[in-house]
Amino acid sequence: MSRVAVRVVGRRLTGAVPRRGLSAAAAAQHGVKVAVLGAAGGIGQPLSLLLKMNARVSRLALYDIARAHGVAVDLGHINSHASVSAHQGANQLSEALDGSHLVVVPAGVPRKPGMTREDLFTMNAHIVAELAEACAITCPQALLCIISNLVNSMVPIASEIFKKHGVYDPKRIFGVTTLDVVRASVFLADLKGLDRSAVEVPVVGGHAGKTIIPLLSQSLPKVDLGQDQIEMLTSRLQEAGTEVVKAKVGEGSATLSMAHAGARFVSSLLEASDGHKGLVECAFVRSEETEAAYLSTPLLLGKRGVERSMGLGPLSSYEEKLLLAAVPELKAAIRDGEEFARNFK
Ligand SMILES: NC(=O)C1=CN([C@@H]2O[C@H](COP(=O)(O)OP(=O)(O)OC[C@H]3O[C@@H](n4cnc5c(N)ncnc54)[C@H](O)[C@@H]3O)[C@@H](O)[C@H]2O)C=CC1
Ligand SMILES: O=C([O-])CC(=O)C(=O)O
Repeated sequence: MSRVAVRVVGRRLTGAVPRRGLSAAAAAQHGVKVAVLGAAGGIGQPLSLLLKMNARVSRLALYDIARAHGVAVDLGHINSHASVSAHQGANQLSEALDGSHLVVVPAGVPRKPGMTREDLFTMNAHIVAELAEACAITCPQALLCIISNLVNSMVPIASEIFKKHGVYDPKRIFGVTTLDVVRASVFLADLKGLDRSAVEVPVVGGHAGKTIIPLLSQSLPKVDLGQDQIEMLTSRLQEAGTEVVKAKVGEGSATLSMAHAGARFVSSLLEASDGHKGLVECAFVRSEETEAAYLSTPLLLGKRGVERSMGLGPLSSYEEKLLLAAVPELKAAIRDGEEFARNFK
C-alpha cells in the first residue's frame, strides 16, 4: 500500500512508517470476515472492490436490498484472496452478518442538489436503525463503521440500538469521517505545491457543514498559512460534499473518493486488530472532549477498536471558535438520533 501510517507521540501525530501487507496464507489463518451493507450502491461497489483487494480480508459478504448478487459474481472473478458471498433482501441479512469481524455501512439515500445532509435523516435513520439492530443481534462484537448520512445522527442511533440490546461498546462504533481527512490533504497540498500523499491534516468535530473542522495548525508537515488561506481551506472543506453533489448534477454525491476513504479506514482498523501499533485515524465516536457526546477526533486504534482518543491537541484561537460553533449543532444532531432510536419499534 502506498499510504503512510502516522505514529503517535504524546498527543501529536508525527513521522511516517510504511504499511505492511499480509500474505494470503496469513489472511486465511486470520479468517477475517467483512460485511458491506449497501454493497450494490455508488459507494458500496467500489468500496467492495477495494476490500476484495485487501489481503487482510478473507471473506467478503455483500448485502443489499437489490443487485447484491450481480456485484458479488462480478467481484468473485477477481483473483485476489477474499471469497465473496451475496446476500440480498432482509431475510438474508443475518447470514451476511454471521461471524463478521467488521461491518461497514454505506446503505442509504444520498443527497440531490439543494439538499443538506440533515434532509437525509428521516430516510436513512430507519435503514441504519434496522441494520444496527441486526448487527447487535448477530455480530455484537464486530467493529461497526457507518458511512450513511447524517453521520452525526446515525452513530448515536446505532449506539442507542446497541444499548437497548445490552451489547454497547463505544470503542467499536465509528462514524466514517476519513473523506474529510483525505480532502484536507488534497486541498492543503494543492495550495502549497506539496505531495498530496505526504500531507495529513486532522479533521475533528462531525461530518456536516460547520461541524467539519480541519486542524490546519496541526498539519503534518507543518505548513505556514495566512488567516485568509486558513479560512478559505476551512470553508472549502466544509462545502466539499456539496461541491461534488453540484458537479454530479442530480446523480448523487461522492462515491469513488468515499470508497477510497472507507477502504483506508477499514484497512487501518484491520491492521490495528492484527496488532499493528501506532495507527491513528480520525472518526466520529463517543467522546468526552466537549459537551457533545460524540465527536470526531484522532483515535489511536488497537486490537479491539479505539485504544484511546488522542484528543483535540492544542487548538488555535480560530479552531477554538469553530469548535464552539460546531458543538450546539452536534448536540442537536445527536439528540435527534437518540430520540429516533428511543422510539424505534
Ligand atoms: N460519510 C461520508 O463521508 C459520506 C457518506 N455518504 C453517504 O453514504 C450513503 C450512500 O451513498 P451512495 O452509495 O452514493 O448511495 P446509493 O443510493 O448509490 O447506494 C445506496 C445503496 O444502499 C442500498 N440500500 C438502501 N436501503 C438499504 C437497506 N435497508 N439495507 C441495505 N442496503 C440498502 C441501496 O439499494 C443502494 O444500493 C448516503 O447516505 C450518503 O449521503 C456519501 C459520501 C460520503
Ligand atoms: O455531501 C454529501 O452528501 C456526501 C458526503 O457526506 C460527502 O461527500 O462528504
